[in-house]
Amino acid sequence: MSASVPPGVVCEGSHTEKHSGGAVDGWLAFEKVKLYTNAFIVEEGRILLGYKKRGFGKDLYNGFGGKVEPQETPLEAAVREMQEEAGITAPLKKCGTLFFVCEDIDHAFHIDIFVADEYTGAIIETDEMRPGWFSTSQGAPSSELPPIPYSRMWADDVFWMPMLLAGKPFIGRADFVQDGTMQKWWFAEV
Ligand SMILES: Nc1[nH]c(=O)nc2c1ncn2[C@H]1C[C@H](O)[C@@H](COP(=O)(O)OP(=O)(O)OP(=O)(O)O)O1
Repeated sequence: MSASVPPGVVCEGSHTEKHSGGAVDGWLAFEKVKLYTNAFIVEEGRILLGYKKRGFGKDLYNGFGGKVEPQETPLEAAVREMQEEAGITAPLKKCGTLFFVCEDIDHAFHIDIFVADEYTGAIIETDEMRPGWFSTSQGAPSSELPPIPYSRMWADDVFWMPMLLAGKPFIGRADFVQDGTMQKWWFAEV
């Protein structure tokens, strides 16, 4: 169904709402929007995440990404950030678009999410990220890898990561207050 989507979220086709909630009625206002990327390797029942050692989202696990520079496409930025932060090159494909507003940050985040099922090069730890593999089959006792550490990730990730893992394109928005609490969210399959 194509009912209305939250402000800042762009959806050209139809969508099916999957998750929404929050303690407040309205969405936070925003003026400027900056473009970011976030990229994941998913292969053979495992996903590559990075422990963020510094900057925005420090001490959380996430994909590899950052700002899109003025001369770049989001795909070019995603490939560059994956090389800079994990040392690898991957044939990334876009799988989702997210929009985040944080009360204490002067711009909203438009984040294109990318995924690849292969990569070349050797995964390395960098100044910004400590990469590690996690099992994508939650609760599978046979896996030697730890499960995806949702309690140590951004609070929105648990809503859209299952769509990424299932190969379903997604959109969504989440608003965060100053202490980092997610106060309102909405996610859909497209
Ligand atoms: N709520 C959220 N959930 C999530 O999963 N990822 C988020 C998020 N809010 C931001 N991100 C991601 C997007 C991006 O990959 C990363 C922010 O990028 P960076 O910390 O690298 O930004 P910088 O301003 O340092 O950019 P660069 O200097 O270009 O690396 O955090």
